[in-house]
Amino acid sequence: MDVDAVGLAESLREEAEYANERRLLVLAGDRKRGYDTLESILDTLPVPITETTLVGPDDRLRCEQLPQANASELLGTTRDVIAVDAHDELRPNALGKVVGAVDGGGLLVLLTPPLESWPDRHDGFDASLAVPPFSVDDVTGRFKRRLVETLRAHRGITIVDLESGRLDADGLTHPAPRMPSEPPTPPADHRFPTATYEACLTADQVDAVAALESLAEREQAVVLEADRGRGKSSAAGLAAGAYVAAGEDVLVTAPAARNAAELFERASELVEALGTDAVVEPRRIETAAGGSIRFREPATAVDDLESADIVVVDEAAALPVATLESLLAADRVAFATTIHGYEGAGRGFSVRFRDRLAESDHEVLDCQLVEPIRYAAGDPVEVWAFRALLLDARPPVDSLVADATPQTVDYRRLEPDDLLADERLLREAFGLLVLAHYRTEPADLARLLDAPNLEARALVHDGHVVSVALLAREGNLSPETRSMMYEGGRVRGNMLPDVLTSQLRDEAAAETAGLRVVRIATHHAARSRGLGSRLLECIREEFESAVDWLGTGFGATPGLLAFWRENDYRAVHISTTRNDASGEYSALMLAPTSDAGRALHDRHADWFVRRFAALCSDALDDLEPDVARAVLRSVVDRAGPPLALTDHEWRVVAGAAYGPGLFDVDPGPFRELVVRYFADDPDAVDLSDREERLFVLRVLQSRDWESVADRLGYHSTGQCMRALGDAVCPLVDHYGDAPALEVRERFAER
Ligand SMILES: CC(=O)SCCNC(=O)CCNC(=O)[C@H](O)C(C)(C)COP(=O)(O)OP(=O)(O)OC[C@H]1O[C@@H](n2cnc3c(N)ncnc32)[C@H](O)[C@@H]1OP(=O)(O)O
Ligand SMILES: Nc1ncnc2c1ncn2[C@@H]1O[C@H](COP(=O)(O)OP(=O)(O)OP(=O)(O)O)[C@@H](O)[C@H]1O
Repeated sequence: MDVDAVGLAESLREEAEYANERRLLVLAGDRKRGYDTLESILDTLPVPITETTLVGPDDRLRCEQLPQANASELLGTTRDVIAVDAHDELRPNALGKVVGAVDGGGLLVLLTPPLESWPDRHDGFDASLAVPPFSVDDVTGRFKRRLVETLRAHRGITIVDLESGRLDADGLTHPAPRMPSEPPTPPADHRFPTATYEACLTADQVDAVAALESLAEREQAVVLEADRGRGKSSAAGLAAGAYVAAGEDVLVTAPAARNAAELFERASELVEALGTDAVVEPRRIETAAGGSIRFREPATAVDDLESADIVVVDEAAALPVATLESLLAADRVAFATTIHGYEGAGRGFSVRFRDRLAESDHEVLDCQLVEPIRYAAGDPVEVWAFRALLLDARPPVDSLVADATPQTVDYRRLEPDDLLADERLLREAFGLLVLAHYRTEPADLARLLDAPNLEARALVHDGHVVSVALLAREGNLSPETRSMMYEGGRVRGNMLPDVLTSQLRDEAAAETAGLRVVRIATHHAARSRGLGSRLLECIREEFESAVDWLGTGFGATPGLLAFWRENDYRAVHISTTRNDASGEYSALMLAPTSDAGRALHDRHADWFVRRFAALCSDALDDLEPDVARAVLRSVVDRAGPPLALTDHEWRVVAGAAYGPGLFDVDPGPFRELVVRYFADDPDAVDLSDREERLFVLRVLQSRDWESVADRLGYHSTGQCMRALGDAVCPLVDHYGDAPALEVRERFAER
């Protein structure tokens, strides 16, 4: 080989150290050659093997090894060298997670096939994009082509072509010397010992530590937000160290113990600097003053909150929203989280959890850390990663779309080739999806560009994206695939047909062809003007003759259910478990566009109405009453056949409403009546929100009188019981048949 890859890696490393930046080395070509070269490099570089990680399928080097699927383990950690073996596959999410973990002065190494042919090779990740009825041959290579172009175009990236022995780019940037920065100064007044602040590396970190002082008060939540490597975990660690030295008990949680490693390191350094008498272990610190810092996995931490004075949640973006909510039971709690979270850590925190935090009893103190610590500002590898994975994609600035209305916008197909050719369009569309959706991740960029089953559509105002939707073709599956699903087999994509077939036991469901709206978002500066509805209308016009139904599935909230209902989508199912990332139950909705689609919708709507009450007293017994009301309201027009209450059941119901009867003796007929009320024309009977919530909590979810009375603000269980009877009266008036009305008359005469 002509090029001296080892010498080059040494120069890269030297330059990286000098500038406190990272460098990226691409070893392109035969896999074995790539590993041989990498091994020689690692043998030569003055980097301890303990600080190196190989992210790839096989344990081929002496260092730590992780498969790409487990790349999350590196979130929040710091490594000198990370090598990613991309020969079998490249998962964009894994790349997003590992880039931020490489230390200033460190190297990211990519082992790839020859760059010229890489985009045309189908790898393991591409196979995951081959959603039936499509095959892997239908998957294109645009994401990798774009990735290769960015590798070639960006500074700080060396590309060695192992086949030709050629150096495609040397990656050296010859940085000018930087002025050493002044150490930050402690705030004028502070509660923590001065050493806590002396250990800080930036002014932002000082501010973050100062913010954490407020946890000495009651009912306080502090949120530290930053991009990767800005020192938020370390700030939390320094504060934890100060608290433990003062004898407080600090409970630390994170997705895994390793994610909290930096936190413990800073805490133990501070405990030592303060000369505190303490026992220090990797996941536990105990001081003679009676303080402790303990790590607990999130599931255990939730049960252990009572025993702690202060709770610190590290890498909060990577935790399910439901877990974050449970952690709010702690009075004094700090969350350290990434701003975008989109690099694969998840956006549940910012898109969903923020609202819950604001509604909680905690006073919330926010603190952002901007200045990088792990590596210098302007680090070329961060710049590259942001661009290659669109980590910093943003929707257009507000002023560009502020005047958009359904009349000013054009409907536009976002063809993958157009998106590749127009970086601004791509950034705007993708930025809108990232900002609005907690689930959008780097893999979605690859899906958008390469997946054969996906389409994107937008409304543009003056050429700027103001509303965007990601659509997936579903159904139209072969009899073999359908029976495989019916018998419990897994199928990729096809979310709606899959649930309708495998869970709801409808073998014919996947025969019809549909289009699922996977995500939809309107620019925040232009919401509630009918743009989202206009986009759905355009999509319907474009696709209605080609499919049997349009559909959607999303974390159910009353507002979103109203949005879809207004656009003629009808609920047919609600998931029986909460979504990990959003903490919500998912609603599935259909808008039929053909007779076959209508038949599919109608039978599922009828089944849904029939099973809803039983679900509510079982898997959905904790469904928020307002979501339950909105879901049933979204079934619309599927009230089903006439109510089948027996004469005696009518007497029981009317007796409880108008006479001395009791709901408790026979809740069944009340349930049927209440479900009918919700699923029927909303103008038929007029009840208050509180009465409807009472129906959900007591009649459908079978909560006991005491807790219902308490939750809905009734003075006593007696008052709550009378309120239920009163609420049932108009239902008896509207739906009751002769025996019910007889009961009513009899008591009315008294
Ligand atoms: C499959 C999925 O993608 S579901 C997730 C939908 N997307 C999101 O949640 C991302 C953030 N939200 C958004 O981008 C927008 O609010 C959208 C896409 C939901 C709606 O787009 P808009 O352009 O505002 O829609 P449009 O103006 O046609 O309809 C708005 C109506 O929908 C309802 N609505 C939509 N979202 C909400 C909400 N979060 N809370 C209350 N009502 C809501 C309301 O009835 C609202 O009317 P109002 O403002 O007069 O009360
Ligand atoms: N005060 C400090 N003293 C010593 N090292 C620090 C300090 N603050 C940060 N660092 C170092 O900088 C790097 C990034 O810090 P830290 O892990 O706290 O940042 P982060 O914002 O939590 O990063 P991530 O998003 O990757 O979790 C780590 O290597 C850490 O050791």
